Amino acid sequence: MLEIRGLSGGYGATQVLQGVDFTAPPGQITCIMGRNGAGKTTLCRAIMGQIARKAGSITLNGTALHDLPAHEVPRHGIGYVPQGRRLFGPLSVAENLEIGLMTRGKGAATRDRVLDLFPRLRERLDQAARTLSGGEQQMLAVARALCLEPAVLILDEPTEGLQPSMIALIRDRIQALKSTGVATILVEQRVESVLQVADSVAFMVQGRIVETVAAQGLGPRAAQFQTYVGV
Ligand SMILES: Nc1ncnc2c1ncn2[C@@H]1O[C@H](COP(=O)(O)OP(=O)(O)OP(=O)(O)O)[C@@H](O)[C@H]1O
Repeated sequence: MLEIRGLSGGYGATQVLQGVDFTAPPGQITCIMGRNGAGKTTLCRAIMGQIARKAGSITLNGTALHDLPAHEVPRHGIGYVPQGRRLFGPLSVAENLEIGLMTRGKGAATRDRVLDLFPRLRERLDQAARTLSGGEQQMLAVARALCLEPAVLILDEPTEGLQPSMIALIRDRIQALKSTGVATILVEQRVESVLQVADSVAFMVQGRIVETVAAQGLGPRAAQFQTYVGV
């Protein structure tokens, strides 16, 4: 279980996170929704040790992550797919996956399991990442994170800018991962996607999680969407 308690921090003098309380249970998809600028990406980056922390704690199964240097966080099994699919463009698909595998000392068995989820990548192992289509690049970004065999997988708007069939595919794969016990944190703005995959939704307003709702309690016309997301 990933647990965040009273987390505050930001960029220099700009305090973005204002006492965030948040949990991501294993085997569940926890969506984070909120208006532009609410602090969703900052929260993801804070988990990854990339944001100056003023107060609060981040723990994974009781182990403190909040004092780790950023490069150590993935080694503790936290996979992160940031917005904008940052890959090593000149490197091949295989080399990008290798970077994920090496981070936690994983090998061929892990790589095979990941490629089974994304057969399209198996056909393109020698291709430079930057020459993949947008959807394929996103598959690679997710696949690389999965090469860590993560306990927690953080996906920041993974289907942004993709065509509907690719959105459906990525969504399907995210759902398939639940059975592996991974705790997925999904920043997602599309209500339709959230209603399809979420186990719970945490709504963020001005640097705080103001309400967390189990998915069964949400419908397309849920008041929270209008109030907190403006859709
Ligand atoms: N590197 C940075 N330096 C200073 N301020 C930043 C930086 N990155 C983000 N911010 C500010 O932090 C606030 C929260 O930004 P963040 O990207 O976390 O919001 P968000 O909820 O993910 O928004 P969006 O839905 O638009 O992606 C914004 O006011 C933003 O301007």
